[in-house]
Amino acid sequence: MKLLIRNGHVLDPFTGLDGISDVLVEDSRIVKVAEGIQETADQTIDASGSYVMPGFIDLHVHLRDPGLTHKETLETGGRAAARGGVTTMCAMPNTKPVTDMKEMVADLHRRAAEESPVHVIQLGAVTKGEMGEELSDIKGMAEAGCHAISEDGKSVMDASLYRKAMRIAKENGISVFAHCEDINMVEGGVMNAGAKAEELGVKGISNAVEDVIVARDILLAKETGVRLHLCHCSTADSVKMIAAAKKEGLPVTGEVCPHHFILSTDDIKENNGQYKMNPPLRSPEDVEALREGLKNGIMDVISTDHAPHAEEEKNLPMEKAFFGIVGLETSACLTYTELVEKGVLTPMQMAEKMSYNPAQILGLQDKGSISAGKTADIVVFDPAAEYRIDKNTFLSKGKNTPFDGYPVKGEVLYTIVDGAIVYAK
Ligand SMILES: NC(=O)N[C@@H](CC(=O)O)C(=O)O
Ligand SMILES: [Zn+2]
Ligand SMILES: [Zn+2]
Repeated sequence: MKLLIRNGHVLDPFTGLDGISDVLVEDSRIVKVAEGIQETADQTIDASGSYVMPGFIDLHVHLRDPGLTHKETLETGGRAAARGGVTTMCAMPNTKPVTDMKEMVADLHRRAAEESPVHVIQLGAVTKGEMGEELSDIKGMAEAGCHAISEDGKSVMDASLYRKAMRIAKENGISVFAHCEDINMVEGGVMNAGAKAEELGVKGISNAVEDVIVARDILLAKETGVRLHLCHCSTADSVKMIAAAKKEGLPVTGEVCPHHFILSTDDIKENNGQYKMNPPLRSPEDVEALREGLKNGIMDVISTDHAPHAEEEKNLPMEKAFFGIVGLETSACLTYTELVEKGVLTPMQMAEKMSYNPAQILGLQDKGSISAGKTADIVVFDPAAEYRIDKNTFLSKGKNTPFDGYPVKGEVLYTIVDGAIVYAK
C-alpha cells in the first residue's frame, strides 16, 4: 500500500526541512521525502497550500475509560484526536477505577489498538487509587508500556512517598508527569485569586498553590535524577523555575495548554462553569510569560489537558461545575491562530512543540518527524481555512469549552496513522 502526499510544505523538526516537498509512504513507514517524486501510488493527497507536519503527540488527555464513559471513551476520544491532527496521545490514569496496575495498563493498550484510530499510551497512577498513601505497581506498569506515571488531578502531597516513586520511575526508565497543586492551599478556590474572583464573589486559587509544588518537584527531580514533565503550567513563576532548572541541566520539561496561553481572567465575563479548569485561567501577565516561555524554548510542549465532562456537570456556576475543558479538536487551530499567525512561534516551532518535543520526552525515536524510516504518523494542515469553533461539530462526547464561537484560522485536512488515513475533512 503506497500513499503519496504531493506538494505540501513539509515541516520536519528532526531534519530541519522547511519547504515544499512530496512525501511517499509505504505501508506504515515514510520511505521518501523529496521534490517531484515520480511513483504510482494507491492513494494520492494533493497538499498544495497546506503544511505537512509530523502527527501531533498530545502528552495530556483524559479519555475517561474505564468507568466514566458518559464523558468520553477510547473510541470517541480517539476520533476527536484524529480530527484534531493528534496521532498519539497519553491517557491520564484518573479513570474509575484509577489505572494503577500492570494488567489495567496492558488491557487499555489492547483495547485502544482495537477501538481508537490513533495511538494511545496509557499512563499509570503514582499511588494506588490516587489516594496518596501507597505506591502503585510502577515497575509492572512500566513493563506494560506506560512511559510515565502521573497522579494528574492532584499532587502526591507526601514528598517522601513521591521521592520513592521517582526513584522507581528512574530505575525503570520512565518519566513523572506532574500536576502541581498544593491541595491544602486550595481552600475551596474555583478560579484565579484576585479582583475578578472578588467581583464574582467566588473563592480564589493563588499562583503559589501551583508554584510551591513546582519548586518541590524540581528539587525532588534534582535529588532522584528522574525525568520530570510539568503538566499544564499556568504561572510566570513556573516558567522562571523551569528556566532555572534547565540552566542547571536538570531533565525537566514544561507544558502549556492553549487555554492558558490565550485566555486570562479578563475573559471571564460572568460566573460561568465553562471557564473553570485546573489550574485556573491566570492574569494577563502570566499569559504573557507563558507565551514568552514558549517562544524562547523554556516551555517545550503544547498539550491539551483534554478534560471532557457531561453537559450537566459544566453548565453550572463556578462553585458547582467540574474542573476541566476539552481540547483535542481545538488545539491545532488555536495554536496556529494565536501563536503562529501572531508571530509568537514559527510554523516549525509549532511542529516542535506539538510533535517533535513530546516524542523526545516519551523516547519515541520513530515519531515526531517527517523523514525516511519514521512511522507514517502525519497531519496535513490548511493554514488558510477561516471559521468559528463550533462545539456541535466535536466528535468528542465533551462539548465543554470556553472557545465555542471563537474565530480561528487553520484546519486539519487529513490525519494519517501508521500510513492509513484515519481522518479526512
Ligand atoms: N484539568 C482539569 O481541570 N481537570 C482534569 C484533571 C487535571 O488535569 O488536573 C480532569 O480530569 O477533569
Ligand atoms: Zn492536572
Ligand atoms: Zn489533566
